[in-house]
Amino acid sequence: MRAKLRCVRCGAEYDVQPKMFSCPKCGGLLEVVIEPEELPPFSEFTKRSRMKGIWRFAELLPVKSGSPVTMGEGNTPLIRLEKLEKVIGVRRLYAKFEGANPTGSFKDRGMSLAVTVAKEVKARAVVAASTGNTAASAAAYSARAGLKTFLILPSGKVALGKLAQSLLHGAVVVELEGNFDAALEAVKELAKMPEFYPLNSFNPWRLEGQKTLAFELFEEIGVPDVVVVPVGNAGNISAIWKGFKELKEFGYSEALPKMVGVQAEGASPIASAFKAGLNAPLFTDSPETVATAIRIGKPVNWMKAWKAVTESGGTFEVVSDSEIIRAQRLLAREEGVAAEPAGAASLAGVVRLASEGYFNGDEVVTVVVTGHGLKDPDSVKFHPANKLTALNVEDAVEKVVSALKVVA
Ligand SMILES: Cc1ncc(COP(=O)(O)O)c(C=O)c1O
Ligand SMILES: N[C@@H](CCOP(=O)(O)O)C(=O)O
Repeated sequence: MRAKLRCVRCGAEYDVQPKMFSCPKCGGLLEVVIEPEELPPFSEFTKRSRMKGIWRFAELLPVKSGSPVTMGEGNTPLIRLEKLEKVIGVRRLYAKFEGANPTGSFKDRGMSLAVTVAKEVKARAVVAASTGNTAASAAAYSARAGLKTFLILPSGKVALGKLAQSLLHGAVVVELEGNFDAALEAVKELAKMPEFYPLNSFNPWRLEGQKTLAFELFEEIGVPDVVVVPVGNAGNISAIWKGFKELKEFGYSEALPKMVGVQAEGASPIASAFKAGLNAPLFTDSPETVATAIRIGKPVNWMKAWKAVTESGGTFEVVSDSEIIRAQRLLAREEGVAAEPAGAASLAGVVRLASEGYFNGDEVVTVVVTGHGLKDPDSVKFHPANKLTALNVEDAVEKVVSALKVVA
């Protein structure tokens, strides 16, 4: 591995140790510092087969693996939202649709890398706490790698599709009477044991996979003015910012985007504190939101995310559950993009920021739509449904003809 580890709190640097996840000096989280030997022109990455997934950016990744655990993750569509950009009032608005990943969320980028490391360090088993998407992704990638998978989920709070994925891939699922934050505590305990390799985002190797989203944005549209990301455990926004910083550091780009993190009102320990002018989050023991994926009260990566937003000159925004549901409907019914509620929180944030006069009208904005609508079929109940029943063929024809008169 061509890399070292650096503490984001005190700056201490360490040689790579496979299971070192926090700073021995101050307990801060670690980040991977990559030290590329030779870098190709960026066009070289573009020429490589998309079936390589995140691994087509090999020189910018800290792991050199002959046999990475991959399913062609990443390379997700960047969809222009032409109707919404007019209403919102920005020059161009794009959705980076992470729902198009192999298991339907952005987690696959990170899981490809972290499971590859787990395999290389010869872990006996992998473990993750999850609100659902990390679990689904960990279950799939670990199955592919032949690793035993243990998942700790908040009981009754995981969307149906995600639970089904985890079970389908054969993971052992522990439903915990407690929230995600409690589940993560259990994972931290298990990670101290030699048998278990953790796949949550306090593991900095996972975030190295997730930074590739920045590379793909740069490849398609250059550096956007603003990148908007839903925030839960706060790893993804940190990873994407790291990706943009590396593009600049290694001479590929000159600009950096503003990073905007969006949290749901009932689970907004970082965003509420930021907006109140504090300099640390207000952790909560009882997070609540319809966007179950980001129902997190004590985001482990808060310091990395805080730095991403402040260094980039961006901001955090808080949105209500009804704003999230409205954004889910706008994406689905105006633009054809199916997002789970948390995935639509980024658009909700943009709508809210526009109403507060944040944009000058000339920006190129990208919202990261983090998870597919199929993940959370129950969320359909929040939207008016056009559902009719028919007794036979004639009745079906008549119902459709009459319905056309109503909608026309
Ligand atoms: C669909 C979805 N969106 C957003 C997030 C937030 O990502 P992060 O935890 O990296 O902040 C998560 C997980 O937390 C998620 O599953
Ligand atoms: N939304 C996440 C929460 C866990 O975050 P992680 O980045 O630490 O894995 C999930 O899908 O479980």
